[in-house]
Amino acid sequence: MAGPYIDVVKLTSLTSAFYDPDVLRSKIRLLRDADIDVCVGGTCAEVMLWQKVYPAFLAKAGQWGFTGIEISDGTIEMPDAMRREAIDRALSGGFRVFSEVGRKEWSPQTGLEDLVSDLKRDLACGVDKVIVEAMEIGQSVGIMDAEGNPSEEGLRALTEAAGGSEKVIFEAPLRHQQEIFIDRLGTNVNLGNIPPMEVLVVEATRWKMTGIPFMTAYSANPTGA
Ligand SMILES: O=C(O)[C@H](CS(=O)(=O)O)OP(=O)(O)O
Repeated sequence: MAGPYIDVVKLTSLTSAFYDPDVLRSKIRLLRDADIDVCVGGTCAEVMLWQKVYPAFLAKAGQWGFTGIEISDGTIEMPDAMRREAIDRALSGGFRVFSEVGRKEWSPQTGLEDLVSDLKRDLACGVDKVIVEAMEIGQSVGIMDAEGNPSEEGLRALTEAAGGSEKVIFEAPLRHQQEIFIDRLGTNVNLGNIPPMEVLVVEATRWKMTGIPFMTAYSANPTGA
């Protein structure tokens, strides 16, 4: 039902390893039939790199029908050369490659300057889009403060570094922060970590904040309903 409003579904973290195979296959098929990319969680790729089985993992992900790979260093240290190679291999394997900047725990490495230079490095490596880490909690991580408000300086610096917001996906699981991103960066800003049940709410928020009368939304509804 929410398909027209979704570009990519991430089977988060390591969860795809624990699906019943038939369920995983049919879920991926359903998403692909709706023209939605399906991506493996970044933590999963981190584990595969750490265990030195990354090439086999890419092959398997392709066989399952995943179309996206996320390269992150949320839980492991990843030298630049290793990151570049991981991105290159995924690109050569025909995947859409998303990278993620920011760590899953507070550390000096989550400073804004590091996020900006990591974003620039990854875009130069040819990733499709760079995800800004906010996890599923959305608070006290990356550019989010303890209440889940993104820093204005962070928004500005990251979008400037990316030449606009088109190449950036801001993880924004909380409603008030979704509104802030839409207000500051426009209706079509890429938002990530939207729980499946919230997709239509986010779409309605995008419309609400453009000020377009909802009757227009009913007429333009791409589902034809
Ligand atoms: O980085 C993410 O957004 C996700 C979910 S969380 O950080 O575990 O809340 O992790 P990922 O491993 O990229 O799916």
